[in-house]
Amino acid sequence: MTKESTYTANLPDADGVYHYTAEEDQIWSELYRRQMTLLADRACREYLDGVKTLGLKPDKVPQLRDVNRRLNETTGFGVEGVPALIPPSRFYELLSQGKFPLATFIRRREHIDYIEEPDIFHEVFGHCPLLTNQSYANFVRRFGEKAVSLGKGYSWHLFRIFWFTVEFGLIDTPQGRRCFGAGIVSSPSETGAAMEGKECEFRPFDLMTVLRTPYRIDIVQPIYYVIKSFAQLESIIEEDIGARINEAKTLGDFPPAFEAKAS
Ligand SMILES: C[C@H](O)[C@H](O)[C@H]1CNc2nc(N)[nH]c(=O)c2N1
Ligand SMILES: N[C@@H](Cc1ccccc1)C(=O)O
Ligand SMILES: [Fe+2]
Repeated sequence: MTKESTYTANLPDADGVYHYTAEEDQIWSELYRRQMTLLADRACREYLDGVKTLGLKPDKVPQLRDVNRRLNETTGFGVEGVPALIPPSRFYELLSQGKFPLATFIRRREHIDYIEEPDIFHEVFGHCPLLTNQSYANFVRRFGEKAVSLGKGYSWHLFRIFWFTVEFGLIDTPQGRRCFGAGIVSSPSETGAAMEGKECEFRPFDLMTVLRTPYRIDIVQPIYYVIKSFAQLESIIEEDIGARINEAKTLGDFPPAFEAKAS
């Protein structure tokens, strides 16, 4: 959890079962129903197909082992329970092993529309449906491998690629612009903001532009990047990312599109 976080880790019992209260199941259920309605014509087809493939249910917070089994059966991906945000090196190591880190606590009602750190609704409802898609799963794993091989000095720039695609990406489809980023689909506020597009900017995905764009994790995004296809996502990995990051460092960051965080 972040320094200011008011959440505590939810650890499994001796049998590997995670426990949630009735109020916590209720939070899951309300969010699940609301988002499925909102996303029906706003999320991309691959995401919506993934919800079905995963077999997510509205009634209660899913168990990590069930999610793990379904992912294993479809793309061979797995999930690993973590308390909250983890160090970048561990995060990338897990991805490179084809394991997606899942924070296992769930948000309280006061944060139902938007929470400043990943909780299990974000992790499972946001990320896991697309991890049943082979090309997306390949991208995530190969991104992890790339990050592990490049090492620490590249970590923050690398995460910008992840941030503006896996977390907050949009995609142009024949039916119009749809969202696929986990941070958009897991937050009712962010879905509204990104799909209405009133106080934000949309830019076509361009690797160098993305590498030079600072972001904040704790606000509704002022800038979203739009990809043309999941094939474009996979093609990023073919580039010499280390060299492109060096170039981005030389060119420097764009001025932030947000106020600096008060400290
Ligand atoms: C830059 C860094 O890799 C990034 O912020 C990581 C850090 N740790 C994380 N830990 C979890 N659980 N989830 C995340 O998305 C991240 N993001
Ligand atoms: N804001 C997201 C959670 C999130 C936090 C930080 C990074 C990414 C996602 C939500 O409300 O669902
Ligand atoms: Fe995430």
